[in-house]
Amino acid sequence: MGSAKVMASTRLLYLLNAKATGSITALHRAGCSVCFRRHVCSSPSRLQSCMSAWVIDQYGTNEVLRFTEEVTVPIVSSASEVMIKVHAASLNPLDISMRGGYGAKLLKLRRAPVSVMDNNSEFPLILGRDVSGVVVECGSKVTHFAPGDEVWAAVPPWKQGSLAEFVTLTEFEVSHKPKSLSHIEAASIPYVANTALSALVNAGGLCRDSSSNKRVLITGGSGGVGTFAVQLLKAWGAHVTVTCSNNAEGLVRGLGADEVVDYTVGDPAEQLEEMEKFDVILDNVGGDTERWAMGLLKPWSGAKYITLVTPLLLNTDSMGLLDGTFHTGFTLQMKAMQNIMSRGVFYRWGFYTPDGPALDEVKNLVDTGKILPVVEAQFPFTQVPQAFQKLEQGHARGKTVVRVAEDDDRKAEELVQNIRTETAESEQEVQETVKQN
Ligand SMILES: NC(=O)C1=CN([C@@H]2O[C@H](COP(=O)(O)OP(=O)(O)OC[C@H]3O[C@@H](n4cnc5c(N)ncnc54)[C@H](OP(=O)(O)O)[C@@H]3O)[C@@H](O)[C@H]2O)C=CC1
Repeated sequence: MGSAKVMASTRLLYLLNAKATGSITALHRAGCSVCFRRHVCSSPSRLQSCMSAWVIDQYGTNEVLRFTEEVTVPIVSSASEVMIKVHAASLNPLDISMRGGYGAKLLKLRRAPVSVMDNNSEFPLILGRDVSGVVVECGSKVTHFAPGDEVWAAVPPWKQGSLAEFVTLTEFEVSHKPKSLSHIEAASIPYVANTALSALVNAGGLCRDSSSNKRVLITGGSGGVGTFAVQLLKAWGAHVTVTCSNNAEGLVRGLGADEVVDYTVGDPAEQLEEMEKFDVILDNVGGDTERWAMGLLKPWSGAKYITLVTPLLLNTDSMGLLDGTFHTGFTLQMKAMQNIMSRGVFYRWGFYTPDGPALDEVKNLVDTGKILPVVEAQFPFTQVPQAFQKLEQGHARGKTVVRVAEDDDRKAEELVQNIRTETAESEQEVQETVKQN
């Protein structure tokens, strides 16, 4: 065997050992999955192995995305953290916005000091908010997870993302993956689920036991958040009306929507005004929708309008942290006051909130068939820029997923096959030599 093959087979042994024992040390020794070498990054305190990831070194368009094998592995650094080997990740509109610098000022405040480089820069920054994968290492106080567990999670935007071989999160942000889903399917759900749950429960006051007699309108029901929210609300027994394009009607009806309004034909507000008024509106579209949607709520009933399209991060980016936060808070208060005083309805903003236990509830709904993953497109890890391009075209019908670990798995399989072939050839050679002699 040549030296490259010896290294490759050694890596395979380490990988198998890592799989069997869950030891990150073995994984570190296995080294880079692409070239099988063990890269070593310089670090003031320790030598750390590196991993493959898609990073950005500056904000901009798709050209700023860069593949590298030299990102430091995000090792477990606190007792409550779990390190996850990423099998699949998915993209959200936030990834496109963050690639362009959206939220940079506010998010930087929340970034952990270890992820901010010496020059106080957030770069190289890893995007990707959803992960489905396998736990490889746990902090000493982690109680709910162990190495080898299959998990899913939504990575908060102030942490390094999931377009990488490994991601490290606190155990409170992680949940056991539904057994009925593949990693690719599972990666399509966590971020939109945490967002929809936070908006509908915290801002909308809905829950499993209080939704059965509620009329809910979801605008933009065909996208990532919408396709999840429709199914969640139907599982909770609500009556769900959705706005979407004509060619998405079949999709949202298939997910359980009771009534569908095609916003591309005529004025959606006029069509919705013909219907009974709503208890809750979840607005995934924003802009002009906000103007007409308030009038669709049941007046003086405590009905709630929640929009996910908020100006908070845009304002802090453009006006600075202090002015941006003040201006945003003032705008929200004014709108809330106007609506409660003139119509008796609540005006609220919804935000993604990291919440592992909330995903546990979603897991049960998935495993009982009440929520299905809606994967519109899949891309291999080598084609992350193409996945961003797809998302940027808009008109999402569910989620776009990136298969992160498959190359590693495929390479390991190829390696095993090569070693088997080589061993068989060597044995044959030996037998022939014995025969000849
Ligand atoms: N505040 C927060 O924490 C969060 C905010 N968000 C925001 O929520 C919004 C929705 O997110 P997500 O579902 O992931 O986005 P997607 O891009 O997945 O989906 C948007 C959907 O809306 C449809 N759409 C576009 N215009 C209209 C319209 N006028 N009426 C009805 N449907 C329309 C699109 O299809 P088509 O154009 O073909 O009709 C598409 O299916 C985004 O703006 C996102 O940034 C998301 C998560 C967290």
